[in-house]
Amino acid sequence: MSGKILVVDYQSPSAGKDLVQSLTHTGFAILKSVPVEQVLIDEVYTHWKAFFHSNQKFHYPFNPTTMDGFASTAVSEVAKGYDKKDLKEFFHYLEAGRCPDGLRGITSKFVQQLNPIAQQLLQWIENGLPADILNGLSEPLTGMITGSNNSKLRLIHYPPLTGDEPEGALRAAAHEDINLITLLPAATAEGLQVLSAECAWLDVGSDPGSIIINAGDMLAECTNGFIKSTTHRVVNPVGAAAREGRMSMPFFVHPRSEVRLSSRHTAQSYREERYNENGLVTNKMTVS
Ligand SMILES: O=C(O)CCC(=O)C(=O)O
Ligand SMILES: [Fe+2]
Repeated sequence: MSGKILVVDYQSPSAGKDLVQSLTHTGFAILKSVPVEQVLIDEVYTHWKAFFHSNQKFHYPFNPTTMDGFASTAVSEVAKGYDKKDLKEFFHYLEAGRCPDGLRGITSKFVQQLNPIAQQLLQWIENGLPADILNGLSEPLTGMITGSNNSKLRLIHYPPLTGDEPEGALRAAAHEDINLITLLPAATAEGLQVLSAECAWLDVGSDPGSIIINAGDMLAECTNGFIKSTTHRVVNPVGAAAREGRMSMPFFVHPRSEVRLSSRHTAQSYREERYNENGLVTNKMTVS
C-alpha cells in the first residue's frame, strides 16, 4: 500500500481483480512491474525537458481544434470551478499530430508501449463489471479505443516557483480527467495528491518504474458511475524543493470520437463539453 492506494503487481495472476478493487475504492491504483522500459521513460523526460528549456516550443502553438502542440504557462488550463491558471506548461502529443522531429521517434515508441497496457487494463476493468453495467456498454471497453487516434500523451513541465505566483494558484488545481483511464508514469518529483472518499488529500508516491492509473469521467459516464473518476491535484513544493521544476507525462486514453458512452453522450460530445469548460478551447491562444 502507498497511503491508502493499492499497489497492483501487473504480472500477478490477481492483477485484474486488484486493479478493479483499487479503482472502485479510491479511483486510483499504482501499478508496478509494468512492461515499459525505464530507460525509455528516462530518455523521454530528458529530451522533453530540453525542449521546454528551448525556444523551439514556441514553434508549436497549441491548436484547439486538433488539441496538439504547446500550451505555455500563459494559456494553460483553468480547472473546472477555478479562476487561476495552473502553474504549468505542456505539450500534447498525438500520434497523428505535430511533434519536433528529434522527439517523435522516442515519444511514439513510448506511446506504442503504453497502448497495449491500456488495452489490458480496460480488459481487466471490463471483466470486473457487474452484468447490468457490462450489458449497458455500447461496445466492449477495449473496442472503444481500438483504432482511436484521440489518445494523448501530455508532457508537462512545472517550472520552479518564483514566489510571484498568484495567490492560491497551484501546479495543477483539483480536477478529474476527462478520458476513460489515465496512465501516469512516475513524475520526476512529489506533489500529486488524490482526494479520498473521506475527503482527505492523500499523497501519491512517485517511485520510478511505477505507473499510476486513474479512472476518468468517460469511464464513470459509460459505467453509470460504477467506477468513479477521482479528484486529484498537484500541490506546490515548499522550501528548497520550490526551486526545482517537475515533469510528468500522463497518457490520456480516449475512445474513438463516435463511440457512444451513454444515452446522453458520444465521446466527441462529451469531450467538447468538457474542453470548453477547462479553457483550453475557449482561451485566446496567444503564446507569450
Ligand atoms: O503532474 C501530475 O502528476 C498529474 C497531472 C494531471 O493530473 C493532469 O495533467 O491531468
Ligand atoms: Fe489529471
